[in-house]
Amino acid sequence: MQITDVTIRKMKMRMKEPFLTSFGTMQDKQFLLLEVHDELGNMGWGESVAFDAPWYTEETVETNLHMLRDFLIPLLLGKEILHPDRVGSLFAPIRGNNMAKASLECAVWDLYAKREGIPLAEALGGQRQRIEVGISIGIQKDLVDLTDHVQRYLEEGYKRIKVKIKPGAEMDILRGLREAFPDVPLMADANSAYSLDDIDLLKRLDKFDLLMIEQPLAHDDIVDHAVLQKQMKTPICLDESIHSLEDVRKAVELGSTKVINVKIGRVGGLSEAKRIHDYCMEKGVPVWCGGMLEAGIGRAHNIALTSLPNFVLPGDTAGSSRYWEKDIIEPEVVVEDGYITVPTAPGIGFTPDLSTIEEFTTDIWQYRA
Ligand SMILES: O=C(O)CCC(=O)c1ccccc1C(=O)O
Ligand SMILES: [Mg+2]
Repeated sequence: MQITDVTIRKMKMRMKEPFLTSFGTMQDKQFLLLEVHDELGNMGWGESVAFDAPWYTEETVETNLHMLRDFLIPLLLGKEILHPDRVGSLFAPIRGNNMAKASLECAVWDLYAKREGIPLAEALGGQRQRIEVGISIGIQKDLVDLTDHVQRYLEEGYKRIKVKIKPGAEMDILRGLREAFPDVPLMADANSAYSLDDIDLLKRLDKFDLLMIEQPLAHDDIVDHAVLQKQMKTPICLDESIHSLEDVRKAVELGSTKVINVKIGRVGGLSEAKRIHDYCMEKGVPVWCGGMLEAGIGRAHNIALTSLPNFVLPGDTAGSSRYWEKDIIEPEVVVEDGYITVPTAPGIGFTPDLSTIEEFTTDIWQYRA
């Protein structure tokens, strides 16, 4: 297949509630949408998960625009591509910038699956008809607010609760939640807010019987995490530190992590995400699919990936209504009893809602081979 046309749309969508972490607050979400066409008139869609500021990784909406327009789209347009797995090698001359690469690669995967007339989940080797989902809750103003949120999401059926923690607030948050919900599958995400100086504090979290603790130490560390894991019972799950299968291999070999949070954008696309999945399955390391507060297109790619067999833990892919008044796909993503049904229509299996997309588009760029 040949990619003949690429459209980039810059989007701005307001989330229902601000999302707070140890590194910042987000409410007005800006992101890029990618639309690709082939020589037969098929279409594919991708979503960049880079935020407008570089607090999660160094990539931003603007750096993604620069990479896409000046490097990645020129490398892709007009090339004969046998399979989406080959897109990575076209991008090999460009270092890093995984979220920019993934946005385009995911669009090619969607297009490829549509061209083959099969669901994206099937094209990736997915087998599940429905996926189990959890929810990630940002830092709230107080424990009462947090408990209310947890209660509401449990009532909606979410299978696992993840809460954000930060230094000084972790004990009260986790003690409070454990008192209110003694048996709920619970985990904490620190978003790199601690260091080995906090090792005694972190060890005290073992008593809360957490499913895992996500990324307690530096965003670029795998060595200190191995030191911490040796002294902590709670399994460590790496998020920010993982950009590739090579990172996963090193972290698993060092003993820095017992679980992997796979984010398609962070690892540069679906092909690398699948390689990480396959490696972890062979090593007996469970994986789950992380989230980046995606709109419907990114959410659809996450659902397809989560249908692979080693996604054995509920991920962060919540329903559209948890984030948006109105999502940009038809139908929206719906959670029932803690499950999302994997769509069976070709490609991502959800239809981009063009009028809603237009409503939230602030800029548009088009490229042709
Ligand atoms: O609901 C979601 O999409 C996941 C929310 C989440 O935890 C998150 C959101 C933004 C940036 C980083 C993270 C994270 O997993 O660390
Ligand atoms: Mg995280």
